[in-house]
Amino acid sequence: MSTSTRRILLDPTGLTPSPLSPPVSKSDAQRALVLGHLTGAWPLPSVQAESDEDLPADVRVLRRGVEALRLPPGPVRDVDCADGGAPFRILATQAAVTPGVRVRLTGTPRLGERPHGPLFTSLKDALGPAGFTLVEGKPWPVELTAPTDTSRVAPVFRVPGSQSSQYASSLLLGCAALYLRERRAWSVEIEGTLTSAGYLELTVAWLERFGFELQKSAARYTVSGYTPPPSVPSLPGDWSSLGYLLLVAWKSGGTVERADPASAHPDQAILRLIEQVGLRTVPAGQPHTLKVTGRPEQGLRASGKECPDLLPTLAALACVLPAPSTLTDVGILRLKESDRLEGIRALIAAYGGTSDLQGEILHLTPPAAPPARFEMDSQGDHRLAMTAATLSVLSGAPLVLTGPECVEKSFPGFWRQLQRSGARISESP
Ligand SMILES: O=C(O)C1=C[C@@H](OP(=O)(O)O)[C@@H](O)[C@H](O)C1
Ligand SMILES: C=C(OP(=O)(O)O)C(=O)O
Repeated sequence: MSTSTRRILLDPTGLTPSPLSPPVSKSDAQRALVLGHLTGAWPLPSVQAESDEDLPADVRVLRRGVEALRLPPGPVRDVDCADGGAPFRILATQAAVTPGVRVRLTGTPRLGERPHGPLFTSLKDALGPAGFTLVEGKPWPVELTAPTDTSRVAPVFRVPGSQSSQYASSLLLGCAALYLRERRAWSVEIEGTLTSAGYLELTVAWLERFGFELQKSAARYTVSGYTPPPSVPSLPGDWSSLGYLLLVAWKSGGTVERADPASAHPDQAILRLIEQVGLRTVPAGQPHTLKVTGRPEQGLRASGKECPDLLPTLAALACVLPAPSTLTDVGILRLKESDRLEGIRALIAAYGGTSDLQGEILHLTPPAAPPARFEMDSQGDHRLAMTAATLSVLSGAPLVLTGPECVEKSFPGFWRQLQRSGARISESP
């Protein structure tokens, strides 16, 4: 069950063509905030330029965490990471490499349940000999004490690649901090196959934009140089959020702004996947503005290794396609803000479709006709809430959704964008 009991009714009839706009990308903004902090670009102009009501909650969490780390030396600093996996993991490493600080991190029960052990072990193995300590509550708080001098430990973090790419991304951002302080190369060594690899590449892209030099060999990423860039990079719109909006725009005949093709975000894969089913994305006049046309001709196939956060959105699309679809490498979805694999299956069932899980492969079969209406509990998971709403728009079937507020995490303006496209939203008893 969602922790929220608020219920809304989404009536998707009466859509009108409107321009739709995603928020800033939380994954990009988190990386840019850390690098702005490390390189002297603080406050980060491109985050300051966003309106506060549209700023994803996870970006606010990361910003608060960095502000706590920037305070003059003193007592232990408390940072509430709420539901943010990437903010929590990124801040844990940044705390560990900020000389002499003591930080107490807390979060939601669900965040406490998600796997963090490999990151903690990696930090302890590398920095423990210099005096780093990390004490876990049950699960909160997580209290970290950073060493004052790391210059004599071996400059390498070792971490498994399974479960989350965020461990490696967090450690690589830690390498940037350590490089700047010690002027010696620091590395992350990834053991085994890396999941969600595109997000580590996103981290690399941001390090390079901020002027860091990186060396990559096999599974070793090394930060080995830094030259200040000519200007502070700006932030793109969020491709995960664009996934929902492109599908809504297809139905409403509207357009979608801020679709920056230069973004390194893995969820830009939505463009290829939309084309794969037979739809077309076409430029809509203004720069970085698209519309979606055509009729779907077939099912889709997508992998959780490439674009884990798109799989819920794609499951919604799969429900209105003329043939079955396949999602592969779906196990990672169990480790997100909810058990998203179960959430996707619950949504498909609520909509009248069927899903069949064979190991890491989920086969989805749409129903012969949409239901008269359907119900869903977001489980407090922003992507399940936005996916259910997208399916309502795609199918024309009204939705009763429990727990709509969780969209704040990545897309606070989501419900306003849906209203813009003509969907009606009311409280439901
Ligand atoms: O690094 C990041 O910003 C993210 C990495 C991915 O997580 P995993 O690497 O845990 O799959 C993704 O699902 C998450 O939304 C954001
Ligand atoms: C999994 C997600 O985020 P995080 O891991 O940062 O909580 C997400 O936004 O889908």
